[in-house]
Amino acid sequence: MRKLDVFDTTLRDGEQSAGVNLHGSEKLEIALQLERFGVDIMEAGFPASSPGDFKSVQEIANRVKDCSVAGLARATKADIDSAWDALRHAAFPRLHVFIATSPIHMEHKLRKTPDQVVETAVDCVRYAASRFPVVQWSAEDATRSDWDFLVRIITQVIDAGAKVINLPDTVGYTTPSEYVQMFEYIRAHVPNLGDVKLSAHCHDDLGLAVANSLAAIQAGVDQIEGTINGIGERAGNAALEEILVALAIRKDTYGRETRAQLAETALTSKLVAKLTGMAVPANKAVVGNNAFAHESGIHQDGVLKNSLTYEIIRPEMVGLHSNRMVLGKHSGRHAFREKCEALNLQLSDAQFDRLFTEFKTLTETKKEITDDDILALVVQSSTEEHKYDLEFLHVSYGLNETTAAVGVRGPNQQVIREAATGNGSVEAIYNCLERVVEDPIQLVDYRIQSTTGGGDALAEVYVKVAYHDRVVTGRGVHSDVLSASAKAFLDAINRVLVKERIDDVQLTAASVEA
Ligand SMILES: CC(=O)SCCNC(=O)CCNC(=O)[C@H](O)C(C)(C)COP(=O)(O)OP(=O)(O)OC[C@H]1O[C@@H](n2cnc3c(N)ncnc32)[C@H](O)[C@@H]1OP(=O)(O)O
Ligand SMILES: CC(C)C(=O)C(=O)O
Ligand SMILES: [Mg+2]
Repeated sequence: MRKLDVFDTTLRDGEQSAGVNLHGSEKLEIALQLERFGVDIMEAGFPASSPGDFKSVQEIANRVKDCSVAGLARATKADIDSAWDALRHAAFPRLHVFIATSPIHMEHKLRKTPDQVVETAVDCVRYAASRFPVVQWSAEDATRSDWDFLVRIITQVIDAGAKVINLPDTVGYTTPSEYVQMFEYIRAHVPNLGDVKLSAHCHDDLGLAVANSLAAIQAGVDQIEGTINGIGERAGNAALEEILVALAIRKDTYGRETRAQLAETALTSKLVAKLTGMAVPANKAVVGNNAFAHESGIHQDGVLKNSLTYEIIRPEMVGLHSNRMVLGKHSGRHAFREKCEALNLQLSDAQFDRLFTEFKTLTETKKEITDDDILALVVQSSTEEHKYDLEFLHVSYGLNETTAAVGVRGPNQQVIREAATGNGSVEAIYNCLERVVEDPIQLVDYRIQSTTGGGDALAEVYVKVAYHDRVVTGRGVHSDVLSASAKAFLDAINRVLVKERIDDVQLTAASVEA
């Protein structure tokens, strides 16, 4: 079967999602999981965009050994130099340099003539190819570009040294048949394609990102780009896990193989959801909480008689093992270890001990612990720098006024106690927390979802807050929804504080260098 390269851009295009702000250690954690997931190339960031991004691309390039690490650059020598400085020690460094080719972008954004765009692209690719072993060139807004202009510029950047040509549907405008025709046109008219790889990169503005990506695969592209959970600029990118599972389930149609370890899918998705604070909708294909739930009688009857009646994807394929052994209050370390192994969790002894303790605590409030619960605990217990941690919470509900009292362990390990009222329980809690951190916080968005069905399911709360001139997301998980709400709020605040500390260190370093 012909191989398809998987290019993950969760850490670059995915991080461009409004409100998402990952710090270096979170990016590294995701990068290491993407390596286990088996992507061929991960785009770790845009080194020239900020000192923080430069540092995290550099860290990822130094740590990831089993796949190529790419950095994005505009068509400028300064951006390319910055990417080379960040990536030079990567096992397989790749530069991803782009310039827009559509009339609207060239005229109004770049303010360049088509000839100037060709000249800039060629100069930059030639310059980049003198450093990087692999240069990928992207025609931004390719799907709204003139196809003959694409043929002309692609021919010249290939002559200048580009090894991969990516034709993105930057604004999610194309349709499956049109995207296929565009790739066919390029293949038929670019004379020097040779063994240069063609790549597709789709956005979801019309809800077509995955369909367009699969169409491009049928049109024979060599590389597919996307993000975990489909996060990204505006409506997001193509969801990689959906594309990969479609390729596996419909081998008959697509006939392509990848290196992806699909059994890592659920964990990768949960990690990205947790660290970005972007909740996965329950009905989302492959990784939504309801993706394997059968609700109605006729479906349940069919599944009981033969699961293939209504289940085209086996949960095991994406790392959700069906519960042959029920874990609960009376389970011991052996059963728990077996479950962790079945879920493909690679845990050190210390991580296993911590997870087992958290599991036991959870069994005090929840009768049956599901795979999803364990995965939620895994991503919850990964290393985090916390300034504020919830110690206790009391809520006294009243019809027009609710009172909350919270205890939060602060930066100096002292427990700060505050009480406040509000129109509802969540508002009362958030008013307390605002007092704890002694700064105004504005709640921009608040969402609850449960990790699994059932009355004792874990609650996952996602919030978006404005704090210290930043808008950030936070996530909290607990068997009680109000505790999850408080944890989500504190998670968002911790993210701002960690980011500010990193920025401060960078500013100090910059002033020392200056
Ligand atoms: C389709 C995509 O996803 S592209 C990637 C988008 N990602 C991002 O933009 C995230 C990171 N971006 C940033 O941090 C900032 O935009 C920076 C650091 C890159 C640039 O910041 P600034 O120098 O302040 O410029 P600003 O963002 O306001 O404008 C972009 C400039 O880059 C130019 N530009 C845009 N694309 C390209 C390109 N591919 N090659 C060369 N120049 C480009 C624009 O024309 C504009 O130039 P101008 O200042 O001469 O008008
Ligand atoms: C940088 C490019 C490839 C991009 O993300 C897009 O065009 O959507
Ligand atoms: Mg994009």
